[in-house]
Amino acid sequence: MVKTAVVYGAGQTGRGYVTRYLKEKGYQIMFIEKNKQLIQYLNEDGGYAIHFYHKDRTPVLISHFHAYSLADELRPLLLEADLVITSVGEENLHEVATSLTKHLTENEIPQLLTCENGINPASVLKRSLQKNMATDKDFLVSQTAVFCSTVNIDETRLDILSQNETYFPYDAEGFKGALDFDGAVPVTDFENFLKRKIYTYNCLAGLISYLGYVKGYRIYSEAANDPEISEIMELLLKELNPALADYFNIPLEEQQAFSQKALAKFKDQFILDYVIKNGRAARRKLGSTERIYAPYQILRERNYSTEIMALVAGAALTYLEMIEYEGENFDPSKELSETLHLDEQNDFIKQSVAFYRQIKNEEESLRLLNLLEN
Ligand SMILES: NC(=O)C1=CN([C@@H]2O[C@H](COP(=O)(O)OP(=O)(O)OC[C@H]3O[C@@H](n4cnc5c(N)ncnc54)[C@H](O)[C@@H]3O)[C@@H](O)[C@H]2O)C=CC1
Ligand SMILES: O=P(O)(O)OC[C@H]1O[C@](O)(CO)[C@@H](O)[C@@H]1O
Repeated sequence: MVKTAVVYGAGQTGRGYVTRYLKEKGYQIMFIEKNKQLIQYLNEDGGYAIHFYHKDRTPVLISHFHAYSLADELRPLLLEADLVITSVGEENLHEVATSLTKHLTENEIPQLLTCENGINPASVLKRSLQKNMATDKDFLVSQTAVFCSTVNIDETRLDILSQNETYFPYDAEGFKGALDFDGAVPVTDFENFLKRKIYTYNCLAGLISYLGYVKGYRIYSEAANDPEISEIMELLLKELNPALADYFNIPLEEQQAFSQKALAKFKDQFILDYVIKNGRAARRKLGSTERIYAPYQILRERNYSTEIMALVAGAALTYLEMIEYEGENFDPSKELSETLHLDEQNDFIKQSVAFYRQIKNEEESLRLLNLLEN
């Protein structure tokens, strides 16, 4: 019998990453999307292609799907689903929970699988469902860690450019049975696994995107290859690698290899990606469990230098102000204090805001390395 998968979020990852695993296993694919134009394109075109950066794989053609809006009658579709996947951004998972709650009862919630960055997006979705349904039921919510970069091909309506990534780790504790995807690898203690990805790989990605943004870069790999940004990454890794090896209780060489792999990927000029895209949802990324503040704390607790992480936070505040607040009514101390639930006099906040002000004052003549003391 044909299995059905519902994908919340038909964006870059939902449309360009998740679906190729589903296609390989013959799933019937259904999208639930918020963006009306995307729904229209999906239903009018009925198909699109996923291309691969290094031309190392034949493009995958996805067709025979239908896209629904959140306002549609989704109950029959959700009741039939063998698997419901989300790829909407962790900050939007509560809306997915609201949609599921609207159409299903607690005993009808199917197997869920999040494809989001975050240290435990599955638990974010699960807690949201439990809150909505006023229950402590242990819903089946699994999660993956997405190591694959995927971008829209802007010259087309739906086509996608992606990495030929075939490794699909998933949270074994949130999954009933085994995930049937090619490349699926069950992992236990998934929060720890995701933390390591977020504090290494996404920490570097945050550094590249926010420092790249304040230096005026548009293309992500160009920012990653900027001599100053490269040097700052090397300086950071000298201390972050041993700090994370200690925090995760793993051999230093293993941690060094993990961060070098991320660095090599981010510097690969064939992997076309954008600074603005990688910086998005800056408020989420400035959060206490995320890629800037958590590594800052891990470094600080081990008496390593923390100023690079504060510099990245200062640059992220600049991004947040200009891109997400469009330059208006922005109070960086208040913003960080509310995001981190810390007093405005906290060291991290004072240091980050000082970097934010220096970045704004220096603008064109900005020399990042000159801002660092040590
Ligand atoms: N694009 C990439 O290279 C990578 C993305 N990710 C993760 O994948 C997730 C999605 O990211 P992208 O695909 O890049 O973003 P995207 O912005 O391209 O796609 C997200 C889609 O979700 C839709 N959406 C938002 N809220 C929704 C809701 N409540 N119901 C239905 N649809 C909703 C949006 O309209 C959008 O089309 C994020 O959690 C991100 O961290 C992780 C690693 C790589
Ligand atoms: O929503 P986020 O956290 O920026 O996640 C998307 C990004 O994650 C990455 O995998 C690495 O940071 C990028 O390739 C991608 O743009």
